[in-house]
Amino acid sequence: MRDPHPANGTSIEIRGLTKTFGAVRAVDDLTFDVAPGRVTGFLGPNGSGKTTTLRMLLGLVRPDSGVALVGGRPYVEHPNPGRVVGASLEANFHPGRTARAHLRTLAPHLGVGDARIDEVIGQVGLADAAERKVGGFSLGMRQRLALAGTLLADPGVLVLDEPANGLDPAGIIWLRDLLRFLAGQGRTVLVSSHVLAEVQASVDDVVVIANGRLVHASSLTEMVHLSDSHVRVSGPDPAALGAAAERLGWRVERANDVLRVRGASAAEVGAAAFAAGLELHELTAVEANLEQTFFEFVARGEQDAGQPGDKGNNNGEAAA
Ligand SMILES: Nc1ncnc2c1ncn2[C@@H]1O[C@H](COP(=O)(O)OP(=O)(O)OP(=O)(O)O)[C@@H](O)[C@H]1O
Repeated sequence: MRDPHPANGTSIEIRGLTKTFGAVRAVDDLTFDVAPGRVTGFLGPNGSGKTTTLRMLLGLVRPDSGVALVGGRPYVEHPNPGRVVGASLEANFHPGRTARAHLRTLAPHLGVGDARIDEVIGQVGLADAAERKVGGFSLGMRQRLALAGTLLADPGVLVLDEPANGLDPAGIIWLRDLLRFLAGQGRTVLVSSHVLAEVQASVDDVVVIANGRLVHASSLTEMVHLSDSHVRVSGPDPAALGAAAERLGWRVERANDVLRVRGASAAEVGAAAFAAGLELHELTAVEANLEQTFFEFVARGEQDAGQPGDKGNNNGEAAA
């Protein structure tokens, strides 16, 4: 059995976080939790506010309102925050330094010695490149080195900005295994990405934002469930439609006026509605496609952003 990490139980709480740059509302009343012992994917298209959120979490940008807490307090209020949270956001590499020399520049702030540096270099698969200059590193190697920096102080919380970016397929599998191992020790792992497919195999939970707003938060399993093959059906009397479908033994979920029916084909649902004398406005067979569900969440969030006073909610589907 793995030893749990001593910081086991450190969660991240984002509450009403808001940040405006001039006319751009980069982050808009954002609230979500990141649980320990799990890998959470923080997802959204380019410019949706992921980095700004993470920068506020790390005390690098001051929010206009709201709070970001790590283990119940703001990052900067921890006595040595770098030992609590390992973050890849600010990884700056001097091209003339070797990988080992880069980590040596970080070590004194974190109170770690050479043995730990060698350990993390090995852990990220850079042992053979430890004495090579970072200027000659590929993007994937830089990602590994940034990750080594986040692991140096053995923190209980990891905040990784697009860690899969630049990794080849084998690197992505390696990253998945490492993130799962770290979360399995009880650590809190938050990973941002604009490509769901890149992190899909690594994450337990998903937080999706668009235009700075939360559009969906759930376990990946729940999101997959929302993406199952089903029939989307709507009409002026959704309650009667739902009742008719349930009478036939089909599983029905209702989100406002739209029903998702599982266990029947579109033709069967249409026939049942016809037999019950119910008018239909939509009857669509939806194939399972997680990426498509992600795009739908994002598109809905971007649409909502145009409507003043209409805040995002924590479940894109419930807002359908
Ligand atoms: N310092 C800044 N000054 C002005 N605008 C900013 C600043 N930082 C971010 N923005 C704007 O805020 C919005 C959100 O940017 P942010 O970098 O947080 O998004 P992101 O989701 O991380 O994007 P990406 O996936 O491209 O990294 C964008 O419109 C961006 O141009």
